[in-house]
Amino acid sequence: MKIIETPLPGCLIIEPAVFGDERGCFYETWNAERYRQHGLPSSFVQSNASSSVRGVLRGLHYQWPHPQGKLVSVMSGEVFDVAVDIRKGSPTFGQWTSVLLSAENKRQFWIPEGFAHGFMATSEHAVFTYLCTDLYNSATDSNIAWDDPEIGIEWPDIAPSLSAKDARAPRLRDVSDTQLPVFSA
Ligand SMILES: Cc1cn([C@H]2C[C@H](O)[C@@H](COP(=O)(O)OP(=O)(O)O[C@H]3O[C@@H](C)C(=O)[C@@H](O)[C@H]3O)O2)c(=O)[nH]c1=O
Repeated sequence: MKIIETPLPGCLIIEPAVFGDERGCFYETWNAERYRQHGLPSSFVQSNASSSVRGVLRGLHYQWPHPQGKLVSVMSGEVFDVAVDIRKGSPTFGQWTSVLLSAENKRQFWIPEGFAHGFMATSEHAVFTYLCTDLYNSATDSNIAWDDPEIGIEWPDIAPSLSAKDARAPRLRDVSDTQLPVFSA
């Protein structure tokens, strides 16, 4: 297993050890002890999957309170995945980082609590799976505009297809401080 740090401290790209043979391949998608050694939590409480066609953009999503850390990956196809630091007081507040996740590269992306997350499907079809450190809470589920100019994410050059909720998400600057996660060193 290889860990790749990103420009946002805490957000990690993980390359699992893949064991290939004549049948196909095998790899661990999570192992409490091994992932804990790299600073990930040793338990998750929810596992999700979504399916998207090319151009579908989900995000940017976060929960506050009841933040969710997410260990995300792709089982079929490819996505452009993004984390944004939205923790008030963080030295990297408002900054983003991205990674291409695909069934082929088998990369995982660890997005800690306090970050907003989103992705765009870049293949004809993509199946996205993720583990979460807290349960989904519709009352505190929140979003920020995917195209907030002050965040400035450089999305793939594909016309985005958004949910109605994501299409009317506020800019980060218009979200009150009480509705944002707080940075703790
Ligand atoms: C996320 C979620 C949604 N739902 C329901 C609510 C709604 O009726 C339907 C679709 O919800 P959404 O439109 O929010 O689904 P989606 O846009 O896929 O939301 C996801 O986006 C990515 C970027 C994330 O980071 C995730 O944490 C999550 O927010 O599924 C659950 O029951 N449990 C959940 O955990």
